[in-house]
Amino acid sequence: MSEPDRIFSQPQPHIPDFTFNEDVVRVFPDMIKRSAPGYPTIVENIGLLGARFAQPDSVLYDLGCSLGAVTQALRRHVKTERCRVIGVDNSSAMIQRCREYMLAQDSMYQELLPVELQEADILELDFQPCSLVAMNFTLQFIAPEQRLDLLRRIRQSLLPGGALVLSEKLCFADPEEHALLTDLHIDFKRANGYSDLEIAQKRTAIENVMRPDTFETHRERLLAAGFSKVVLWFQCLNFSSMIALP
Ligand SMILES: C[S@@+](CC[C@H](N)C(=O)[O-])C[C@H]1O[C@@H](n2cnc3c(N)ncnc32)[C@H](O)[C@@H]1O
Ligand SMILES: O=C(O)C(=O)C[C@]1(C(=O)O)C=C[C@@H](O)C=C1
Repeated sequence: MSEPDRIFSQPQPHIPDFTFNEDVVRVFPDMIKRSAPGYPTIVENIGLLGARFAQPDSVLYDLGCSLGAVTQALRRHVKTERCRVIGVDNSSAMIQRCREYMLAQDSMYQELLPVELQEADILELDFQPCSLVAMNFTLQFIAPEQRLDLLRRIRQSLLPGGALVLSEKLCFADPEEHALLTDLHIDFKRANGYSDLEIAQKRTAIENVMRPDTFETHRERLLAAGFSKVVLWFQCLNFSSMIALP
């Protein structure tokens, strides 16, 4: 089970860039629930979206699967024939622990979709024909100049009638809106037991590796990648999730 996240609780003279290493893996379920407003609702609903968009004989991708929260939701909710889930992450610590979580899920439930986990860079994947692609807070960690090409390749692999579900932390062009939602996100973290020191040190660790876009930037880029429609189906403070249709 997950330990409480105390990674940034002590003052650190030098704060290295955030990585998804073993220390983060140990606390990740606690960290993401206390840091990302709406995360449990988004994960559960991606299961329902999977059930709606899944097509027989196709793949459902969970890109940047971490410990497989979305993969587990898809395996539970999708009943479509001969579908399988492929979870991909380039952190070996994440994938190792994810394998253990999948075995635990297999022992608790029957009739789950088959799953395959790959330790790989999503920028180097050869995508198979797929009916659902979930990227739950992963694109924000991809270098901005590589995002369009990745989305193009996903678009080209999606079957007609499929969907991409893209969840992202947002920034906002309007400075007042940006400041308000950023402050409310800090309130959310504080209410979840993070100290001001933890919040400040996490921000320093993450600012060079996680670069959020505005919703407008996401929308324009998804359209440029060949998607025909972008629907914002969830937003809680500065955390959002979109459905992009081929
Ligand atoms: C915020 S976490 C995703 C959370 C997860 N999707 C969930 O719903 O619990 C981002 C994940 O993306 C992975 N990641 C970042 N860049 C990647 C890349 N180029 N290829 C594969 N995985 C990547 C990280 O290792 C990390 O596990
Ligand atoms: O924006 C922040 O402060 C966050 O902590 C966000 C965020 C994310 O959106 O992925 C960053 C890293 C952790 O994986 C959990 C949450």
